[in-house]
Amino acid sequence: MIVEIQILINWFGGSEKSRTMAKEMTNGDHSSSIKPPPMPSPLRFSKFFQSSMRILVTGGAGFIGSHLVDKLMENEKNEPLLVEVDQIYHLACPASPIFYKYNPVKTIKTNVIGTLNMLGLAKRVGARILLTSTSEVYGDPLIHPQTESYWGNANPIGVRSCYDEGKRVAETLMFDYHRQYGIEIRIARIFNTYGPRMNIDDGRVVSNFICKHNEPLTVQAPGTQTRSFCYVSDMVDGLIRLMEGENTGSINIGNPGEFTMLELAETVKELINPDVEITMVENTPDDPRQRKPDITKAKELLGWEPKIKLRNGLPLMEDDFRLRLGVPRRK
Ligand SMILES: NC(=O)c1ccc[n+]([C@@H]2O[C@H](COP(=O)([O-])OP(=O)(O)OC[C@H]3O[C@@H](n4cnc5c(N)ncnc54)[C@H](O)[C@@H]3O)[C@@H](O)[C@H]2O)c1
Ligand SMILES: O=C(O)[C@H]1O[C@H](OP(=O)(O)OP(=O)(O)OC[C@H]2O[C@@H](n3ccc(=O)[nH]c3=O)[C@H](O)[C@@H]2O)[C@H](O)[C@@H](O)[C@@H]1O
Repeated sequence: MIVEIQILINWFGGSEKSRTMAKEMTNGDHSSSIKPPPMPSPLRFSKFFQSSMRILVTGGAGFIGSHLVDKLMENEKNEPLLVEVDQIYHLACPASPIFYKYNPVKTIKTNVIGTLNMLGLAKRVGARILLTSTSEVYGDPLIHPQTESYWGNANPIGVRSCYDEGKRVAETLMFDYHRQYGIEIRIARIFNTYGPRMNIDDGRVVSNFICKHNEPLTVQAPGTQTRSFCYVSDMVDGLIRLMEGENTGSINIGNPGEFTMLELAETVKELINPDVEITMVENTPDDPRQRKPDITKAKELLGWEPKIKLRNGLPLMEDDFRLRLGVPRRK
């Protein structure tokens, strides 16, 4: 939408040529102001564009616009979004457990249909595509730390399945398109990542603990379950190395520093608010009991390892949350 609006603004707000034209028209000199139509982009003459029309509809998600788009799309076999790209980072997916469980059908549709759509696009334009998969493909893992060769222990019919099985299918689709059509794929298995710009109400554990300045930190029972937290700049570095490198993955990208949720709460208390209470609350079904990436492959194949320790990353996230919540740092 934003792109569409900007195109419209440029269209009317104007190039030098359109300003000249507008000036000529206000002078009333209509006959001399008629110019030949502008040359279309050279892409217009490519084989692909000759067989399909590019149409911009603003307000296409609205009432009349949506019907208009349906009609215009009736005879189209291509993706509704015609983009020409060389690389696709496919991140779109509800990621926080409270949100992905809230609308599980949407979550699995996003993982399956969304990934198919992006693979279709990659196939049409010959782009390389990177999927952000997850450590949740290992389910409640029975080996520790998790290596990429481990096939996992996921419940196929549980409340988390829309996400973990969804990502497993997304990985399958990636490899099938790779084998069948030669699409260049990259798959990152991301482990718990935190940092500035997480939604304040995201619901995942680190943001929950940091945003609760005066309320107790709610550790879900038993509190001995573990996670390994990766700072976002390390994660982004790993994703770009994977995209630019020669290995398809699937590959673990995460920080092997492992903490129980009680240890995380104690660390947040120590670094952010020594007066805060820690309380134990009920957990949700199928919560993985342990999680720690083996990153041998990432080190060897990508030359990557995380740099930022949890104790150094938490204050950076705290700064961002304080700014957004308008809560000053404690004296
Ligand atoms: N942050 C982590 O710890 C973590 C760990 C493992 C995997 N991942 C994966 O990384 C990706 C990004 O995670 P994040 O933490 O930035 O999550 P996020 O929730 O902050 O961002 C997800 C984005 O996807 C968009 N989205 C969701 N469904 C969509 C749909 N159907 N169509 C278009 N867009 C849609 C959302 O609007 C949002 O902008 C996700 O694929 C997630 O599964 C994240
Ligand atoms: O890294 C991953 O692969 C996955 O991690 C997360 O899954 P999860 O680790 O369960 O995320 P959280 O909701 O942050 O929970 C982590 C742990 O903290 C606990 N928790 C959560 C929230 C809270 O307020 N208190 C609390 O103790 C949970 O019980 C759980 O054991 C998300 O599902 C995904 O973003 C991601 O794919």
